[in-house]
Amino acid sequence: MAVGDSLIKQTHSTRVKCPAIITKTPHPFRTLFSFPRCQLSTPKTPPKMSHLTLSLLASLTELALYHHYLSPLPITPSLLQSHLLPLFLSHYLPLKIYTLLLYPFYFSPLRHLPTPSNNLPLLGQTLTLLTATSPVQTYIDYANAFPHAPFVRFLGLFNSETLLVCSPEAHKEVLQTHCYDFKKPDILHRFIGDFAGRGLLFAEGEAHRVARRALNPIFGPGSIRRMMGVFWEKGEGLGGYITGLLGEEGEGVIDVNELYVKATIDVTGATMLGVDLGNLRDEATDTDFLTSFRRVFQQPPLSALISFINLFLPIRPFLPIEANLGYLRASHRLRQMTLSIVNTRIRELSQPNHHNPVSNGADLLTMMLQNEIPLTTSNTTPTPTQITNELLTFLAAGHETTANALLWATYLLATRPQIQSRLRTEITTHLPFPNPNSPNSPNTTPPSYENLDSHPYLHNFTRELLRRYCPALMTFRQSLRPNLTIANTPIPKDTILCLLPSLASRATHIWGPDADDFNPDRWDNLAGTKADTPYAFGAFLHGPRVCIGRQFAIVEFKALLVVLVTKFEFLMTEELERLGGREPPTTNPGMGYVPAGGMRIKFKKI
Ligand code: HEM
Repeated sequence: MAVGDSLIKQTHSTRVKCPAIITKTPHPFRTLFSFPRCQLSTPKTPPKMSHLTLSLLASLTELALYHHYLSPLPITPSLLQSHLLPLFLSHYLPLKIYTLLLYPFYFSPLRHLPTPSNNLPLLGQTLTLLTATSPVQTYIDYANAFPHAPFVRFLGLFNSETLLVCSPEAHKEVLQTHCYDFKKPDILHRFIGDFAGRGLLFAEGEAHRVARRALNPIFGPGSIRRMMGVFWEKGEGLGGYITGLLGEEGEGVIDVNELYVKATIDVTGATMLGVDLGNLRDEATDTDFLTSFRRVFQQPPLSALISFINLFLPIRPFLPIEANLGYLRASHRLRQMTLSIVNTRIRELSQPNHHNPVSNGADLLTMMLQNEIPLTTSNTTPTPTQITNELLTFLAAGHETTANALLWATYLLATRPQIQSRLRTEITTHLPFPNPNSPNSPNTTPPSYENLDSHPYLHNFTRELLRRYCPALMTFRQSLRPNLTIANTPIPKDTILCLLPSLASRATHIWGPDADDFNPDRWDNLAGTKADTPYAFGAFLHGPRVCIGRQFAIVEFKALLVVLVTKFEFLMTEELERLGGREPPTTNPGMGYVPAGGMRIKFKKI
């Protein structure tokens, strides 16, 4: 069985034929991306023109008619104040009152859907969402409060309406059956589009189908098999780096947040770009990928505020202050660095006998260039800019999510010694040890792709981690069609839907009252339960837009975890002991499911 196959079977029911191979799918990112949880969708129905424009046009027309047919008006600046302003307000204010205060409560066709009631005037659920213990908790509470509802409607800033997709059936219809009846809304573009590239993640309709078909093979098992060497090498690099940090004592406390981001950026550099980024040797420079990604993913407060306002009002391009410029510079640097690597590789590949010692040619960039995959409907060879866009998405989507998964994995192992020793026993008993110099090593061949997938407890641990601590927070869709019905619910055109990969995975009516417990063994006992459906597990979502990098992420995660578990023992720090088994608080608002004050774990060399 291929790595992650059974996990993938849990997530996908369809298989799509690709030119070269058959891949498992017909696909944030850690908001994938993650997203500020105060819902920002604007109430789109009924008026299509903005209220401002509509009111201004109506006022100007009325003034012109008055001037022409009734009594000529003096065209002076004072006309603005004496006539235009009062007229404008007489149109604009009622429209606003209707949209903000009346429409969501008395006219919206969605008003009969289950809706949390503790709304604040004009803020709806914004404060509840922003003050929750984690960025996803309020949504999980909604879903648990209305266990049979396909959708829960909630009001956000300015009483904007958003539908939270809840039931497995509704997930299936939105993500699979009606996938292309939705698009990614503009706010998602404005939120991550600057640094995440305008590639596959934002392609729509036919353009998405074409790009997806072209890119599927390079994320398939064949490519990942070729990357195994890099995964193990980087795992060893991570092990060596930690050993260096622990020094002669062989034990010490490490903040794993930054550590794992460094490791996964290095893996990303090698497997996606075919370059050695050197973070695990502390050789990266100030203008590197790590610094730039940190600037856009972990924004200082003022910059985060600008990002937030930018969702409603595109102010980013016009604000000449450092908090904004720093973000723009980082986004620009990411693009320039990636584009420069693309251009260099194009030149290198035109040389006869070119050999890349970092990836041996098994990196996504080289594969895209060598296969000349057509990313657009025009069926032409992609330009360096198009390839850069795709790579930026892979880079942004690929490293934080996996780093985050490793962080929670280490936390779980430190706080659950029995799970830790069971996992270590399975790995060291059955897997050829990846380090040829290790005294524990029964042979010197690193585990293969198949080998890595043949360990049930490792596999259950991985699935349970992605279920309970899903690194991707949420994503959005906007309905494109009038008369669309999903799970027997009419969905008006332009409705904003919010999808949480962790929602179904953590619902108590699906997984039982212990849904929030971390229990890898539950995966052996799913038969006949409500969780025995692919749509009960959503870490990578589903359908034609399911995460294209899921198999890559699972293999990378497992390989790095195997190396860590075989080299180190993880122990609780006093800080974790003081929590008495309670989970550390997570950042909210934030860009992912991450502990608010970092995550310190005691490492002990084995
Ligand atoms: C544990 C790690 C990961 C998780 C939890 C995850 C989760 C997700 C989710 C939920 C989506 C759906 C977004 C949406 O439809 O709006 C998605 C899309 C995507 N992911 Fe991942 N992802 C992970 C790793 C990766 C990696 C390693 C890559 C690339 C190497 C990647 C590349 C992408 C791309 C390109 C898309 C857009 C696909 C499309 O629209 O067709 N992801 N991911």
